[in-house]
Amino acid sequence: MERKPVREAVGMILCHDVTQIIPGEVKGRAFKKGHTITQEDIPVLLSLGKDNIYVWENDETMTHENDAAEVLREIAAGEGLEFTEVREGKINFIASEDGLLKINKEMLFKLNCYDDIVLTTFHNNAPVKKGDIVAGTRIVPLVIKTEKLDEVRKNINDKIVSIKPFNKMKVAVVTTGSEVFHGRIKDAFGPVIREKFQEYGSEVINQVKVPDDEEKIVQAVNDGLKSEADIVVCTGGMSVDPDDLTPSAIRECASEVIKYGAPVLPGSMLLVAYSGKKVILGLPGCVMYFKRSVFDLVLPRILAREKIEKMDIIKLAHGGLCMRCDVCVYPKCSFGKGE
Ligand SMILES: Nc1nc2c(c(=O)[nH]1)N[C@H]1C(S)=C(S)[C@@H](COP(=O)(O)OP(=O)(O)OC[C@H]3O[C@@H](n4cnc5c(N)ncnc54)[C@H](O)[C@@H]3O)O[C@H]1N2
Ligand code: MOO
Repeated sequence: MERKPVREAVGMILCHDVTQIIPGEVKGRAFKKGHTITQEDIPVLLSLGKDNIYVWENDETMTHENDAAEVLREIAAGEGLEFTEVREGKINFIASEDGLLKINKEMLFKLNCYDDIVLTTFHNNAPVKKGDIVAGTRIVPLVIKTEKLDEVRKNINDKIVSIKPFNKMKVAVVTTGSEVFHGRIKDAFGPVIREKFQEYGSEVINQVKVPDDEEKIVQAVNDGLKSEADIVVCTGGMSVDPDDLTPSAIRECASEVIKYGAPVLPGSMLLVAYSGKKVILGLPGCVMYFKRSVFDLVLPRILAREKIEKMDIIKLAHGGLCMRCDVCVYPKCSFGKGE
């Protein structure tokens, strides 16, 4: 910071607000901290009684907060984003499409290790909608050493924030349960699944009902796998009753069972498996009953074509407890965000 005669300050950056007071009429900010002084500003500043001001010299060695924010945007922003105009040194990252938010946490923390630099984000793996704010970046002081920004550019060599778009997938549903098959009760699970997939632009193309008979469940799952469906979803019979045959039927059809059981409530009896690239899900009854459950945590990742691994499910343990809020605002809450 340097004290300068106003007449010599063109092109330099004001380090403090300049207040204008006209008694009985105006009291307000005439110039804002961070403003780059122009030729036209000189008479105005002089009329406000400012013969000298504190400035940063706008030279190559220092970068102004607005320019620094642009540099940080370039360093951190990957696919699927648009940006607000830089304002008061800050840029917000906005989702340019519906998709899965990906945050490279290692790089995020590395970037924030630099004093004076801030990049803050919404959670990794959150489903986001076009137009959502997903991150914000700025430097803390008004200016930063240019060589520091150059060093950041060199050391942060992976994008930090990006969005993977949701794919439109086709879904086959296998509804198990003799009570539903024989019409003793009306199917309430199918409509819930239909709606959840619709929320992400995917579509249930087929639903079959089968009784609690393992061979029939296996047949129905295999039919689903042979169809054009990308995902086969099984409901009913996921827990421990003698009639709960769905997990063993899925095992028989799958080339790989990722995990049966998830550290999430509601949703602990989830099963995730694959047959080649096709996904097989066994959904516990709570998915039908509760507004949000483990299904809402794995579905966005599946629709973004991420392969779910065992550790992905295990990591849900931290933050996998739904707080059953009076008004559900998922995904803008802690559920599934602890990883
Ligand atoms: N001893 C244990 N019991 C239970 C456990 C456990 O760990 N140990 N887990 C509980 C949890 S958590 C859940 S969730 C449920 C899982 O239940 P299932 O997925 O096996 O569901 P069902 O037993 O087949 O059905 C439960 C209930 O829902 C009705 N249902 C099922 N499908 C439909 C449908 N398509 N439409 C309408 N209603 C349906 C069914 O008739 C039952 O009333 O297990 C706990 N138990
Ligand atoms: O799968 Mo139950 O899954 O936690 O209510």
